[in-house]
Amino acid sequence: MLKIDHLTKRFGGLAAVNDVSTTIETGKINAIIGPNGAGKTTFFNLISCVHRPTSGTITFEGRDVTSLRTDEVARLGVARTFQTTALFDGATVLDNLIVGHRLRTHSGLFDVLRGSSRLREEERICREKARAALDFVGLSHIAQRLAGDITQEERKRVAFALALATDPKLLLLDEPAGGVNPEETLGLAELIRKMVRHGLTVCLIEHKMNMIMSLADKILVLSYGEKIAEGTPAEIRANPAVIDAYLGSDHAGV
Ligand SMILES: Nc1ncnc2c1ncn2[C@@H]1O[C@H](COP(=O)(O)OP(=O)(O)OP(=O)(O)O)[C@@H](O)[C@H]1O
Repeated sequence: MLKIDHLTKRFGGLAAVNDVSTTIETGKINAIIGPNGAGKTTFFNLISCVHRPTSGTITFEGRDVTSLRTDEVARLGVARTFQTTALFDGATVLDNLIVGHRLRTHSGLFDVLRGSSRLREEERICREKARAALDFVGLSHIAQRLAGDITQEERKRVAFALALATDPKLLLLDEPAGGVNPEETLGLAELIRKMVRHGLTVCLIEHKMNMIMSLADKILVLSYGEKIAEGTPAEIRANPAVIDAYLGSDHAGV
């Protein structure tokens, strides 16, 4: 689905991502792990075209997307969530989703001003998609609650719904279980599995090792911007370089 060839991103003298090649496989849960500052977020920013790489290429479904803009790659089917989800806290959960979806659709100012039929049709579609996404992530019961009043775990689900409403093929999740308790983490992991069962491909960054080891089909390990290992959870758990750089001997049996 996504092929990364010799990807490098330098910030001044620092190579945040250094000559990384990998693939993100269709219909799988792909995980990226590594210590703080390893380059995981930068890697996501490159894939979602927030940053241009210093060198290397990114190919999505056979097409070179290295130099596209974020909205262009989003339209091809790459969506992402962020470590923290910015919501309009004074608006309802449903309205946040409708606005989030509207920001990604096509009507220009002219359509808005003359209230065109295209705009009304888009509004209807946005509302429907927002409701469908809320239902999918299990939040229909809080559609009318103010976003400022929902829990951290519900915010994570809203972030998923915002990304899903754009009909992505590849979903990039940045710490999808950050700041939620162990029971909620299990619920979010189940939701990620459900997304894959419905045909999505997932790539996620996460520090919670238990979650990663039970969820991921494939793990890429970054350290100081470089790929130090790649493989199944069992392979990664047993890899001496990974234990050394990241897991530590305490985690070797996780
Ligand atoms: N826009 C930027 N300008 C300069 N340096 C940056 C920029 N973004 C990231 N870096 C640096 O690149 C390196 C990798 O950072 P990055 O945020 O990608 O790591 P990470 O693995 O996501 O870390 P964490 O787990 O803490 O989120 C760090 O040394 C960071 O300071």
